[in-house]
Amino acid sequence: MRLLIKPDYDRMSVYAADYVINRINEHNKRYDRPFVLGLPTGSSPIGMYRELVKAVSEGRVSFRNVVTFNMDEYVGLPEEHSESYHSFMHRHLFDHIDCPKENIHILNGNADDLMKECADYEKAIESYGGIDLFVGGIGPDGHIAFNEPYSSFSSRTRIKTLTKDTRIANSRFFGGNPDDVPQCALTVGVATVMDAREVLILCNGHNKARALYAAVEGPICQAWTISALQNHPRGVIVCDENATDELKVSTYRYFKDIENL
Ligand SMILES: N[C@@H]1[C@@H](O)[C@H](O)[C@@H](COP(=O)(O)O)O[C@@H]1O
Repeated sequence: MRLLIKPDYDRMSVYAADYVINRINEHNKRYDRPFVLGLPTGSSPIGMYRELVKAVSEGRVSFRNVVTFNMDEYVGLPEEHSESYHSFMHRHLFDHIDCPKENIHILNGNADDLMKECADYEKAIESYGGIDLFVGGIGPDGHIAFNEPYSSFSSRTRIKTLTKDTRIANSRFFGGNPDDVPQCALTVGVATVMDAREVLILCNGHNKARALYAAVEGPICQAWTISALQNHPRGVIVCDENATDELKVSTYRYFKDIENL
């Protein structure tokens, strides 16, 4: 695992956007098939999306040959609701870039048959040959996508009941009342994320410090599903200084040193 420690949120966001841009551009030089990109929601990736939109407008990258798969979506929240992940993605990214509509995949949390929706999502990912780069965030309890604590590391796309912690954390988008946050979500599984050829996680702010500690220094355990990343051959976390507050000084220095080499 690589850990890149950036001074602040903005520099973390620029780094993440450049990472994605480089991967897309390198891929397009070598292959005709589309680049398959997994994408997150939440406040962590907003700065990265801002930078990606800027890069598209400046001609530094194009999403014409990119296929996207989002990580998750609430169950039962209308797509047009301002806090649905459909709305979020269009507001922050898709409405401002050149990604063909048919290349965008977001789980439908209002499908008649939710189990089929999840199974079809896995098949769609497979039909494109898997995900090249999965970008993600982490919940304060160390969840990746909506894989709450104790989700199986072999889990695939499915319905999850959200924990009280997550509903409290996400209530800031629902007028502050956790009861207004949907109870369930569709989410890619831990194994769906870990099957990606590369995983890039964004982690910022002091409230993520314990999750970052669990991701980097903690044991691999289902209580902190992000810890599965320790077994990934190409797992990268980019964080800001505030998120490092729970790391050992030696761990912090080690990752700083190798970055400077
Ligand atoms: N399902 C999403 C996760 O994918 C995201 O990583 C997490 C952190 O969100 P934020 O970046 O807002 O802290 O929130 C939600 O629970």
